[in-house]
Amino acid sequence: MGDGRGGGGGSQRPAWLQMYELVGKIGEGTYGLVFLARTKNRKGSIAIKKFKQSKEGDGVSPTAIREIMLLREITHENVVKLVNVHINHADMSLYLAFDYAEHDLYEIIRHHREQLNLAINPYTVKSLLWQLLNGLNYLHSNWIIHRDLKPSNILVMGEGEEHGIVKIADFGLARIYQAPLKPLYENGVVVTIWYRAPELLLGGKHYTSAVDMWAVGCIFAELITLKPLFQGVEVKATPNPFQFDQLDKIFKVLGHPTTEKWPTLANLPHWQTDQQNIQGRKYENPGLHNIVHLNQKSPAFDLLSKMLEYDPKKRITAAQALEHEYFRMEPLPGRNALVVTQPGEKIIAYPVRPVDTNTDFEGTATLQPSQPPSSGNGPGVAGQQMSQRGVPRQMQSMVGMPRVGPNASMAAYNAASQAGMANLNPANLPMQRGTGQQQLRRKDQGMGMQNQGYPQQKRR
Ligand SMILES: Nc1ncnc2c1ncn2[C@@H]1O[C@H](COP(=O)(O)OP(=O)(O)OP(=O)(O)O)[C@@H](O)[C@H]1O
Repeated sequence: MGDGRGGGGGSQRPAWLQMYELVGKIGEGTYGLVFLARTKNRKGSIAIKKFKQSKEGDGVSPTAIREIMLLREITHENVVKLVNVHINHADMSLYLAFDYAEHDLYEIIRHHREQLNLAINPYTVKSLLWQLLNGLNYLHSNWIIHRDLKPSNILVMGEGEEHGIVKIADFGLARIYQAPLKPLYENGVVVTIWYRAPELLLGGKHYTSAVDMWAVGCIFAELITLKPLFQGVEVKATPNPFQFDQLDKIFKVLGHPTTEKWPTLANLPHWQTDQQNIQGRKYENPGLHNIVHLNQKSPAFDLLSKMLEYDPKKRITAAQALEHEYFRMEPLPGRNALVVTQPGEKIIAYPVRPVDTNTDFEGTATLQPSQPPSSGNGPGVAGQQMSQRGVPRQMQSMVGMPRVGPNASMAAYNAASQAGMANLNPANLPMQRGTGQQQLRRKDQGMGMQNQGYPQQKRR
């Protein structure tokens, strides 16, 4: 954690920040801005998330600091690493530095839908999903519920040793987001509710890790169809979780939930109070399989429907999902989700993140003129103007370049992800891809929970 005396920019930066050159802004979320910085030798990159404080806020609460310190202990190959933390006491802003990832599912899906007009290949879909579940299983095993899983915070590493590896971002931040951190409501930030579980939409207060599994189901469907599954009208950020339009979209696809199938439904506040809209309407059920165009008997459809189970108690868990038949049949998931698997298959060059090089930590001042594109593992930065979500961004300098990623073995991947497990035997793991040697690292010792409760992978 920084000493708290440094400013956000200039000479008063904390020591760790001085190791980096700020390149510019790469994103803006509900609670703050995300910046790209790179080490002075330009080899490594980090993403720095700056959270705003409300004017009336009296600083970052001890609870938030405790939460953040816990997040620093989280170490897993499929979870983005929090590498540093700094609180600037001058303006009570909070800086969190994470490993940088070049891609995210939002952009990957959008690239397929808008640029390629081509479905994501089944190997990539399966590998992305498996890794997402693997990271989520680790978080859930450590009692961390994400609560805001969506394609933009499921990151995928760009070229380099970790090419094509999924990293879950924004985990554990939900609790830090409470006052005094300031949501950017006034700035008109729009929040997506498309991945929000029905129990939350109906006002449930005691949510569980099942809310994340609902979001994974929505994301799985979107990876297949390239379209958000339940596209309710997005709302201006509001603390009220009840969104009728979103429920309406869900009921239209999955049919009306019933208290027979979901007994605790009757206890949910909005089920009780909004009888006219929520209980009263009749919904025809067009069937999920018609929307996602999957055979109802296929393992993929079976897994998807178990993720989109209305009753959170019956919804499949991440640990169970990892054991699902879908992951045991060809194509088997792999460590590099973006690698080509079939001879003759086209290598897809996903666009790199655009960087607004005119924005510094304060969000307004001008930085140095545009940066030259970097190479290797770093992001390609060509001084492009930032694009907003939903607005197609320009194809970047690296578009068209072939991707050559390590063709690492899945066994090594599993071992790396699950090192620390008793009786680990990569030979028992089913997913073998390629021949590349992967350095095994002890990855998930975080929070002193050395895989207690972490399921053993009983693989063929
Ligand atoms: N570690 C990272 N490396 C690279 N890009 C990142 C990283 N973390 C976040 N981003 C990107 O920064 C952008 C903003 O992220 P942020 O998490 O602030 O907002 P969001 O997820 O889009 O929305 P919200 O804050 O409402 O959840 C997104 O495009 C996200 O993919």
